[in-house]
Amino acid sequence: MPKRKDYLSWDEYFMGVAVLSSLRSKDPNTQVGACIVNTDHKIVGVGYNGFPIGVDDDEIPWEREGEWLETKYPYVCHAELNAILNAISSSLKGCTLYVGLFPCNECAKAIIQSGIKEVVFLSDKYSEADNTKASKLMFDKTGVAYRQLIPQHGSILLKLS
Ligand SMILES: O=c1ccn([C@H]2C[C@H](O)[C@@H](COP(=O)(O)O)O2)c(=O)[nH]1
Ligand SMILES: [Zn+2]
Repeated sequence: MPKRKDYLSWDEYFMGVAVLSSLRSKDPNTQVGACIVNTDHKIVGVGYNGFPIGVDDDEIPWEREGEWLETKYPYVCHAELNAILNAISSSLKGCTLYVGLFPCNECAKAIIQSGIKEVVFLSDKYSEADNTKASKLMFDKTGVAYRQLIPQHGSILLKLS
């Protein structure tokens, strides 16, 4: 029998894991998932955007606007940071991060400091925001490569039963 031709590429597989992880997010507006992969193509960390452990999802609002302290922004832990903190490996040197949304400047700092060398992203919907511009500046200055994934498969069907 000939081998399957329609199998997922590494990029689509790891981005698929990131997107699957994003489905755990309770953010009603933007769900972000992240997947960190080492140079042996092994997944070493995953995460999604959510409130910190112990911060009650039902007590903090997912608002975008209003008094800062009454929005989600001061509390939500970003997908990339969660993936880094969840990593099973003590060193992420040389790893690649797959993420659904281009990282903000705070995540960019954590990515750089952890030794991740490449960022593969899907959406750059906040490309005009200053924090995204700051991320790109820091990545450029520190040699972290970044590229947008244009997937071959627009959707991946997961049958759970
Ligand atoms: O680098 C990033 C930037 C943002 N996020 C999360 C944080 C929030 O939960 C959403 C963004 O919400 P908007 O309503 O689109 O402002 O995305 C992240 O995980 N990583
Ligand atoms: Zn971030």
